[in-house]
Amino acid sequence: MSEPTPTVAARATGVSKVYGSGDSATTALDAIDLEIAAGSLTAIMGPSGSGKSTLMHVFAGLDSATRGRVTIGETDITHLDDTALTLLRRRSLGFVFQAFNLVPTLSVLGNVTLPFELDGRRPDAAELAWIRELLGRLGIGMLETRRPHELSGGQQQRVAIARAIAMRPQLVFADEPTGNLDSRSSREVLGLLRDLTREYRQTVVLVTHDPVAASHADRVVFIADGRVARDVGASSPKELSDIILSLEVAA
Ligand SMILES: Nc1ncnc2c1ncn2[C@@H]1O[C@H](COP(=O)(O)OP(=O)(O)OP(=O)(O)O)[C@@H](O)[C@H]1O
Repeated sequence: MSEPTPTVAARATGVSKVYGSGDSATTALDAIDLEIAAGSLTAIMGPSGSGKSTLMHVFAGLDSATRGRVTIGETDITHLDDTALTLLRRRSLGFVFQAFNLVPTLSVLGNVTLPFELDGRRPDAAELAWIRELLGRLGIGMLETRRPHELSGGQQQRVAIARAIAMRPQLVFADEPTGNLDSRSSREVLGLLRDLTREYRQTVVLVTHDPVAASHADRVVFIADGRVARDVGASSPKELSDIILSLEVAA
């Protein structure tokens, strides 16, 4: 069987973001063109202040572009109003953060089904079956009734990943998801994220400073001064560190 043609999960076209105005204006993004292929794990790297968070926020509709266009799947989000953006974020995007952000009073299952609650409904039988499959796949199936404080850091981050993917969003943003984990848990969590993109054709954008984390990605996009400075395929931590060094030297 031939591979399905990759489609685009998100696209930025000529996206600029300027904070402030006049003498205090900061150009955080400068005419960025970027396509994220569906079913891929893409890492975004770059020096501090290069525009990574701004890019993620603009892609997620949390911040608006000053110029240019952003599409998520088929939807141009550039001119959506706040209500439509909130709905799009809830149904089409997932987020995983360094700090896990789990609700301490809810069980694992309660945390993972929270996106449905926020959407004003309960998961149906098929959705619950998928969630249980996902928990099993992430190796936390037997922890369903535990509270977050009864879990290790790596287990908590798996719950956060399950929650981000529970509604099968078009795109998941993971912002330094392994920042609070030891190297073994980091490796496992990143390996699982990559497996999820392969097995379920989930699209993940990983923002990270860590070349080891980024080495799990299919593609690594380097941002420097608000522009795409390099765009490479899967690479080793050493190759990625060398690129970071060369960008820092050029800066
Ligand atoms: N709300 C804001 N108001 C003004 N300037 C901002 C704002 N947010 C970000 N900036 C500026 O925009 C630029 C890009 O910032 P951004 O946070 O996107 O960088 P980053 O690559 O995510 O950095 P880090 O790796 O340190 O998190 C920086 O110069 C920053 O100072």
